[in-house]
Amino acid sequence: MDITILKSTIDNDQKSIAVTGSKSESNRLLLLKALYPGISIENLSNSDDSVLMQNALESKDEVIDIHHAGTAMRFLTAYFSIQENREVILTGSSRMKERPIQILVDALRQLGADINYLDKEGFPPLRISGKKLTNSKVILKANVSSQYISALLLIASKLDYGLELILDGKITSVPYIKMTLSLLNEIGIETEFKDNQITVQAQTSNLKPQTLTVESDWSSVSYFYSVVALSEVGTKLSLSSYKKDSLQGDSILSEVYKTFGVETNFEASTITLHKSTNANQKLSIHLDLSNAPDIAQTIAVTAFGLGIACDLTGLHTLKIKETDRLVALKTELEKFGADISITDTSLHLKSSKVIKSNISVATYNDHRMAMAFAPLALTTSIHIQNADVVSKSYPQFWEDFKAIGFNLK
Ligand SMILES: O=C(O)C1=C[C@@H](OP(=O)(O)O)[C@@H](O)[C@H](O)C1
Ligand SMILES: C=C(OP(=O)(O)O)C(=O)O
Repeated sequence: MDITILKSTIDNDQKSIAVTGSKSESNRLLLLKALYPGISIENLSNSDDSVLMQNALESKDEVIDIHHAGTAMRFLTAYFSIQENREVILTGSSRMKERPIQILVDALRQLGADINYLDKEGFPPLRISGKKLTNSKVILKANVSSQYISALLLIASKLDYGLELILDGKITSVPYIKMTLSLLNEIGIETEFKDNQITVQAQTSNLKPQTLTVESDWSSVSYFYSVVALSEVGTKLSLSSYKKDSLQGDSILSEVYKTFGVETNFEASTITLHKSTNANQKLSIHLDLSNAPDIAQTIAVTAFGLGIACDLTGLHTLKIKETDRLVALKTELEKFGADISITDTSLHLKSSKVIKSNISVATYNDHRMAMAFAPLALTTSIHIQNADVVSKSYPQFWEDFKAIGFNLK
């Protein structure tokens, strides 16, 4: 399904959007619930990735296909490694077969896991023969993806002696690791994270029955920050359900978007985004996004839409996500007339006044490409190819987008 968004302005009467639960928190809690059935989850994400995660955990099949869901691939590799007497083939989309997993597989093998590559060494699909893992100490590279670390932490309390992780190199996407540890603590598992070492205590008894409520997804809200930033001064949008004290690293949006003239007001569980001032086009933005890689596309497009120069660094994980997001951003922004250059770890956008019209944006099976470019319809009509990719994280995105006043065809 392709979508054309006619040049739009968003309604003046303040709209409210209820975003569903964070897919990152949901996928962690789903795994923990499979290990500790006393857990109940509220405000679970309705994203494809969380539905795939839930189905995979409930499936009795031998072959499990998790499509494009990176966290599900990594977390389930760890999960099935400790399912004794069960053999599973874990596979995914053709892109998933290009997303590296060797660091995690090697770490699990250090613990004693039996995992084999069925195709290319270092990449899915995997044959996992579940067994009791007897070791408790692992050293792994920490600068490629935090998902490998979270995967190990999520199963750690089920190991006889718990887990001691030594993280080698600069740790990337740190808030996601802290999110995993916070959720473990919340359900009653003891952990410690000091310097480059993480320990998780074994949990020998059952945990008490408990209900955890997932905060709504901050990465999803980034597209609305962009909408407000590209709108007239005075524009307001309300979104729920959010916390000031979030586990999600992408909550730095409330700080980052101040530079684009957007203020965030927290009241109970609702945030209201308010375009309070016009961003100064002479401004240039410099951000290290190694702790919040998923909002890089949104920020680059907002800066382009406002004609603001932008240097984004810490983007070393972007090349191995749903697509090579650095190349995808450069290719698509150039169609609009952007002057942009990239390296393997950074993006540099020059300030420009011109935004070309009637561009067709390719989305490369990447939900965030579709959603990050959509707000540009505040400046010109645009066409989004394969717009249904949004369902990976935000199935009702286009309905919500229409509800705030965008004119979709
Ligand atoms: O643990 C998680 O839930 C995630 C970690 C991040 O991945 P990397 O650690 O690979 O950057 C992030 O990009 C992804 O969308 C979700
Ligand atoms: C990178 C992402 O997801 P994953 O790695 O879980 O596929 C994302 O949602 O932006």
